[in-house]
Amino acid sequence: MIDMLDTYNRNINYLRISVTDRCNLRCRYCMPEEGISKLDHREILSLEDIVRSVKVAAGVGIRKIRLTGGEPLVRKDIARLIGFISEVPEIDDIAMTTNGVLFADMAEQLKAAGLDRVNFSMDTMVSEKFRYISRRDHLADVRKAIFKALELGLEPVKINTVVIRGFNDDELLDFADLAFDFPLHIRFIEFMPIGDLLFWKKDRMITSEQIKEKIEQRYELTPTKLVKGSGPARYFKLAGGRGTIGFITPMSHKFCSECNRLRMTADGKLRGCLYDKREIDLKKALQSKPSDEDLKQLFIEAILLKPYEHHMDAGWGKDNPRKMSQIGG
Ligand SMILES: Nc1nc2c(ncn2[C@@H]2O[C@H](COP(=O)(O)OP(=O)(O)OP(=O)(O)O)[C@@H](O)[C@H]2O)c(=O)[nH]1
Ligand SMILES: C[S@@+](CC[C@H](N)C(=O)[O-])C[C@H]1O[C@@H](n2cnc3c(N)ncnc32)[C@H](O)[C@@H]1O
Ligand code: SF4
Ligand code: SF4
Repeated sequence: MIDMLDTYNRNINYLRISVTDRCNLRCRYCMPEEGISKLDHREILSLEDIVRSVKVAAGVGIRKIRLTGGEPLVRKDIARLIGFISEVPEIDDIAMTTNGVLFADMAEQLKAAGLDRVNFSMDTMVSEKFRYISRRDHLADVRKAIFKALELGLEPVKINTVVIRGFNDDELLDFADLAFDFPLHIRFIEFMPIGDLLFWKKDRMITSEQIKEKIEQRYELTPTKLVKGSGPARYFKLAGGRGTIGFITPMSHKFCSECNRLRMTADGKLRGCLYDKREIDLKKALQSKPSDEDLKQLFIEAILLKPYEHHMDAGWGKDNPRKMSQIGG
C-alpha cells in the first residue's frame, strides 16, 4: 500500500465524497430557503462511478472515506454505496456526516452495509431555535438519531455544532453537559465565511478560545488524543464525564499544515481544498471510458494542486461558484 505525499509533504489519505447537493434542511448559513439549483440525475456521479473512483483513490493512498452532501441520507442508494465501498480492501474507515433527520430508521441497514461511524450536525437543543436555523421542525428526529447511533455502537458518535454569536452561544454549557452525561463527542466549529454568505457576519464568529473559557467555568478540561478520527478537531476530556468536547478552529488557528484530505463533489469534481476553487473534472474523464491509470493521474493532479493553506481572509469570491452544501463541508 502506498502513501501519497503532496507538494508540502502532507500524507493525503482521506477522501470526503459529497454524494448529493440536495438536502431536507435549509440551514441559514448553508442554503437559501428555496434550496439551490438541483443537479440533474445525469449530472451527478453514478453509484458505479463513485465506487470506481474510490478504488482508484485507494491506489493513491486513500484509506478513509467520509460520505457527506448536501444530505447524504437523501441519496437513495446510500446503503448500497456503503456496501460497495466496504469491499475495497485498502479502506479502513467509512464515516458519514449527516443532519440525522432520516438516520434512525436507516441505522441498522447502514451499519450492516459497513458504516463504521457517524458525525451528526446539531447546532441547538431548543426546538424553536432548531426550526429557526434549519427552517424545518426536526430536532426530535436528530436526537433520536444520536441515541440510535450510540445504541448500535457506531462509535465514536460525534456532534458538530457551529457556534454562532447571538444564536447558540447561550447553550455552550448545555452541550458540555451532554458530553458529560453521555459518551458523545461534541465538536464546536468556528463559523466560516463560505458560500453566498447569506447569514455570515464577522461578529457572529466566536473563537474556540472564547468557547473554551466559557466551558471551563463549569468543567476542568484535559487534552486527549483518544478520540478516533481523521479530521482537525482537538479534543478535551471533562473531568468525571463520559464524552469529550472538541474544537475545530479554521478561523483562529489554521490546521492546514496537517491537512490530509481531498474532496469529491456530487457532480464529479476533485477539489484539493475546501477553500480553493480550482477543480479537476473527474466526471468528464469518466465519460470518455478512461483506464484506471488515466483516473489515477487525475487524483494525483488534484493532490498536487493542494494549496499550502486556505486564504479565507481574502473572501470567498464571486467567481467561486459553490456553496458549502455543494462541497460537503
Ligand atoms: N477549513 C476546513 N474546515 C474543515 C475541514 N474539514 C472539516 N472541516 C470543518 O469541520 C466540520 C466537521 O467535519 P466532519 O465532516 O465532521 O469531518 P471530520 O472532522 O474530518 O471527521 P473526523 O474523521 O471524525 O475527525 C466540517 O463541516 C467543516 O466545517 C477542512 O479541511 N478545512
Ligand atoms: C455542509 S454539511 C453536509 C452534511 C450534512 N448535511 C450535515 O449537515 O451534517 C457539513 C457540515 O458543514 C457545516 N457547515 C456548513 N456551513 C458552515 C459554515 N459556514 N461554517 C462552519 N461550518 C459549516 C455544517 O454545520 C455541517 O456540520
Ligand atoms: S448544513 Fe447540512 S443539513 Fe444544513 S442545509 Fe447544509 S447540507 Fe443541509
Ligand atoms: S482549508 Fe484547505 S488546506 Fe486547510 S485544512 Fe481545509 S482543505 Fe486543507
